[in-house]
Amino acid sequence: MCEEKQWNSTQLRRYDLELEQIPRLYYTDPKIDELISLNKPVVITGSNIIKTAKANWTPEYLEQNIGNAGHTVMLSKTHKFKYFDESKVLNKNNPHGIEFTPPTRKTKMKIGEFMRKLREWKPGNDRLYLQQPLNNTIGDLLVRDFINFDWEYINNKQSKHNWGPLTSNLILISQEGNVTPCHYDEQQNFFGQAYGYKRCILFPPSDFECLYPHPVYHPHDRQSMVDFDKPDYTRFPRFKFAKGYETVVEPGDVLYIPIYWWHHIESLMRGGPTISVNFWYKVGPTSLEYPLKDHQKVSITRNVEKMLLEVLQDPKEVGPLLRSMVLGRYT
Ligand SMILES: C[C@@H](CC(=O)O)C(=O)C(=O)O
Ligand SMILES: [Zn+2]
Repeated sequence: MCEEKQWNSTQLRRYDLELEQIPRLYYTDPKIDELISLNKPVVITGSNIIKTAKANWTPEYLEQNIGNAGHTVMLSKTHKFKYFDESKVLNKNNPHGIEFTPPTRKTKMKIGEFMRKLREWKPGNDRLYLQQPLNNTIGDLLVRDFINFDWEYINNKQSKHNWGPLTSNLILISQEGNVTPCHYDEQQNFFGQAYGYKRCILFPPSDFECLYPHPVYHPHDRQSMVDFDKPDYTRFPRFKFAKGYETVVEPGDVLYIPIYWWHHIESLMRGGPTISVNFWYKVGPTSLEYPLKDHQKVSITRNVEKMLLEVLQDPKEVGPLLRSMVLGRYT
């Protein structure tokens, strides 16, 4: 029986992209392990992985039970919440950082204030995105829900696929229409959707040349330089060759976002607030088998950039040196 879809395509932002569907598989399907072992995305449906979050985590419940501490809230003047690494920004404590105007502001907000600002939001106000690591500030009922996730299923996947340790779980409460622009993480990710709908667009690590990540030293390291709302095809001509995959995750779904896969995640427009909880795992022990996997090559490019910056000191010297090494010799 196919359930009535709870959203429509007018709630999705429009991009100049060709997108295939990410497979949605019932949690007992053995093809899930096949895809995870190939570092390919898959939506796991019908599981109990985050059953208690799907059952309980409404905005009202979280307002009552997430805990009374100040939670981390990002503020943005636009719908985009492009992540940046504060440790790479020039400031009095970080003379080696670079001049950078952050596109978002991080603040601490109690849940009551956050929810009030969400309810009273008007165009022109800063947009809000609560992004709080699950830690000891979280209320007892949420801890109980978290303990009652299907850890047998989760831990089985972690060990079967040789993932490293679980490093953190982030609780995400997003305003409708918010976008986390395209980026990759250096961790395996089980992305659980508890409330509302999020559209996820993913690209494989092999699309590195089409997505133009900022240089490693930049605060926007790992983030694509391409503005999906208004792509600059002069600066980023290969963006038109990016081959993306998409899905709209619904309450109870868990999307496997493989390590080094690019992902752009948006809360549907006019869909109300959304609530997600992710599971980030360090990469496990990996042997270098040839041919190397695409994500291993991305990891190598990062090490080359870091080493060259270490030696050259001045980022402006990295490009010319690489060009002199490659042009006419390796091209
Ligand atoms: C925070 C999340 C994006 C989002 O849900 O807005 C993400 O990038 C991740 O879980 O790796
Ligand atoms: Zn991410």
